[in-house]
Amino acid sequence: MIYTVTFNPSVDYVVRLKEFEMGALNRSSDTAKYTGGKGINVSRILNELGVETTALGFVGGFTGDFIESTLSKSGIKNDFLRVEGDTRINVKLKTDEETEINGAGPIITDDDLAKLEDQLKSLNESDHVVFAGSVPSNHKDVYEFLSSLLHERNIGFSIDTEGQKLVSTLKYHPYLIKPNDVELEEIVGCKLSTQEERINACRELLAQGASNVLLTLGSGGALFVNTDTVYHMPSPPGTLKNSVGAGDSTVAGFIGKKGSGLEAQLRYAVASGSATAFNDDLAKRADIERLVGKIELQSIEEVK
Ligand SMILES: Nc1ncnc2c1ncn2[C@@H]1O[C@H](COP(=O)(O)OP(=O)(O)OP(=O)(O)O)[C@@H](O)[C@H]1O
Ligand SMILES: O=P(O)(O)OC[C@@]1(O)O[C@H](CO)[C@@H](O)[C@@H]1O
Repeated sequence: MIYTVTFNPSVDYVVRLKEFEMGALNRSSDTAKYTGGKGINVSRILNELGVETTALGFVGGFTGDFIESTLSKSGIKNDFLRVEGDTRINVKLKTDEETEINGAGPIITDDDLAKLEDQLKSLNESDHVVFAGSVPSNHKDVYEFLSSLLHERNIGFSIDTEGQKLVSTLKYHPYLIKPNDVELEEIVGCKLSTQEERINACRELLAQGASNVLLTLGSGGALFVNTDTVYHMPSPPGTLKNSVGAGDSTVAGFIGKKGSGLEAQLRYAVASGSATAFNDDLAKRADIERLVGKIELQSIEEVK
């Protein structure tokens, strides 16, 4: 079973406006509410791909009720822990560009965290855990702690987060990490302007313990680096509608096809990410399958 852990889920409130004026009353006739949060998005795409998944994490209030009921209606198993306070609402403003306003989310107490630890301790070596998204300000080091707990029990995990929260888990050998270009530049502390620089930066993370690095590049597709090989996958043709969740979809496509061979994993990763970008919400299975055959794998000569 693939478990996703979302410390900070969200109700994503998508507002589409032709024009937006700060300081004025702007009316929108095109709004939508979706369950959100990086781990939850991974579970949603895994479910689309027919891969067994359970969403874990913390929810609270009426917004938490919305998330639990919506996922359950979609047939997505979830076992969230209830916390004080409301799950946050994240605003996704779509004008001629995409602007996001993400809330902080409710506090996770030590007792809340202990309950999640107990859930993870009940897993076994056949399970895989995906950590994804932001964590509460009072638990900045929680990913390092939980990945050590899984490592001690020989339970595989993958992680999609940023900065030191990601770097601190590398010594426990995450199966997959998926930074985007901005996140990778933040980690290595410099601008990455060429493909060689990006590949060498990914190799720094492999050297610190990551097993596979998938660097996503928005409309530029993705770069895959591990100790055996380097591939670039351009994104397939299509019209951008909503890139929110595209990275999470990429993670789901790669992990969901674990065991089907690296090429299938990479095709489904990029097809899932782009299919989501071409969709108002997360991609449906048919959208993904339509793109899989269009994903080109460009093997990059060994970078000296
Ligand atoms: N404009 C686009 N056109 C085509 N494909 C896209 C576009 N934006 C994203 N994608 C696809 O989605 C994948 C992930 O996108 P991106 O690099 O934006 O991840 P991300 O920043 O982690 O996304 P998010 O955090 O919003 O989920 C890309 O590798 C690509 O396959
Ligand atoms: O605040 P975080 O946890 O970093 O990101 C949360 C979020 O922006 O990520 C998802 C898209 O990846 C959205 O569903 C959600 O609103």
